[in-house]
Amino acid sequence: MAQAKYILALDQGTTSSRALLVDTEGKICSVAQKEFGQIFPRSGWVEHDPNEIWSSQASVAAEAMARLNLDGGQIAAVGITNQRETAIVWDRKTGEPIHNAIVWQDRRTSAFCDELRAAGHAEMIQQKTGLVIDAYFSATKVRWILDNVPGARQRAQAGELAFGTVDSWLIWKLTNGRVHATDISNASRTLLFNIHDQKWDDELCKLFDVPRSMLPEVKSCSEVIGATATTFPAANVPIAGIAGDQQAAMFGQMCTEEGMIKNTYGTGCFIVMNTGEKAKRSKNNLLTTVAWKLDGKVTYALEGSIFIAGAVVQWLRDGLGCITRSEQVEALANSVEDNGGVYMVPAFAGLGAPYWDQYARGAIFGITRGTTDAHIARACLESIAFQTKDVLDAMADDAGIPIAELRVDGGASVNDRLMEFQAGLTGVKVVRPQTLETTAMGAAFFAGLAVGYWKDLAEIRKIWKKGAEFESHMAPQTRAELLKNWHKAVDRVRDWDK
Ligand SMILES: Nc1ncnc2c1ncn2[C@@H]1O[C@H](COP(=O)(O)OP(=O)(O)O)[C@@H](O)[C@H]1O
Ligand SMILES: O=P(O)(O)OC[C@H](O)CO
Repeated sequence: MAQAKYILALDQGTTSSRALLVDTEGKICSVAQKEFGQIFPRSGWVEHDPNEIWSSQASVAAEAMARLNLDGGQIAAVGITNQRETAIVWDRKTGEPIHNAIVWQDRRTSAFCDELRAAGHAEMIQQKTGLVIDAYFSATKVRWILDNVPGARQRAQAGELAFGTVDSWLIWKLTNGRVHATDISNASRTLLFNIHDQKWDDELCKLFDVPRSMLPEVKSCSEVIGATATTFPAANVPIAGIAGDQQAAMFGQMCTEEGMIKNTYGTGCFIVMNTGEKAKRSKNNLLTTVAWKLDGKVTYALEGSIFIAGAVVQWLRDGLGCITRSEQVEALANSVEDNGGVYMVPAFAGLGAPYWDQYARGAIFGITRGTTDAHIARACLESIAFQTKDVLDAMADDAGIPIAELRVDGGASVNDRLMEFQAGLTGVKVVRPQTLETTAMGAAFFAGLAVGYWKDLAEIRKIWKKGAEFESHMAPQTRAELLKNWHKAVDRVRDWDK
């Protein structure tokens, strides 16, 4: 039999499914990617077809393997990383979903979240889960499915239905229904999981009306949880790593020491700080979350989740039509000297950290007769850096120490001017690694460690390599002026849609 040579990383994101093959040196030897459908049944609602999530993920895995002409025998392990919070409910017998996946961006349960807050549950929920009450997390989405699909609640109570985040769904499909599991980093995003005693919580299950019997078994991020039982993409390969995509990116960035921070500039921005073995509570509306569990030890993190970041570029392209390809935003924004007094708050889906305002909506301020599409493009890009700055300030305050370095990745981090502006605005050194595939690398590392493909963390640390570094060159007065105007703009959009 051929020797196992690669780790297969499955990266199931919000807009596409990707599969990567990684070798022992950490080199990405093959990549395949497929976009899948975004379903918007009503304003503020976002769904995915779970069967399309699976078929796109399985087909890119097969494609990545076919490119190197591999069979399952040459895959040492599979690592899974995924869009988090997105909720799927399926029938245990048939394996068929009873509703589309309700995506993390979906706001349909906002009113119920208001009720929970008004009833005074916020403190207990934050204390147990580290999270705030928001439609973003899984629990209210599961409750909505059980309340709105005819007969679902009775079937759930009878033990006929299973709930899972996207990792669980993929594991279920890969193992042909043999394993119903998730990992602790994904569990910590559901609002149903106590991050301190590391168990599903009965009081929370009752509050959200989610029967305990629906929930998956919670595993660590790096252990063999089963083997693939489907021939597509390959049978009998150990599934050995699972982590939510932001936690995986943090591991892929090797933010393994307390105080280290990464920011992933994708559709949204997710800024996560390693807080070590302590579940640190935020005074500034950041989330306390599980980074990973490795070798029996839990590492915690503080997270600032920004819902709209690189998505502003997609909006310029698809909504306004002022560019045709994302990368054109750079030339357009750089064609003007500055933002010309234009500020854009991209609260398309409310505002996440540190504001948590589900009723905020997007707006552009400061438009004059001299404003062009270039100023608007520039304001859109700057909004990504402003939102990040707000979260970093909150994080520095929570940590009680100034932040020295920000490791960056994700699609929008290729934009040098944006990274320069980010460094200028924050005064923090921005460091971009050579490989931006940190999410998939994190999943590969977790899987590889579990099967001895890599010996230990020390071996993996050698794989991460710095690519570029951006220092602050912004005058303090310019910074203060920009931030003053940005915060004035944010104040104006608060509660807009209430
Ligand atoms: N040159 C660029 N400047 C700024 N943003 C960009 C650029 N190129 C791509 N993007 C943005 O990066 C995002 C894609 O990043 P990616 O990490 O693949 O996102 P996700 O994993 O959330 O789907 C898109 O929102 C896109 O608009
Ligand atoms: O799929 P991404 O990369 O946009 O990440 C989504 C996050 O996990 C949502 O919490």
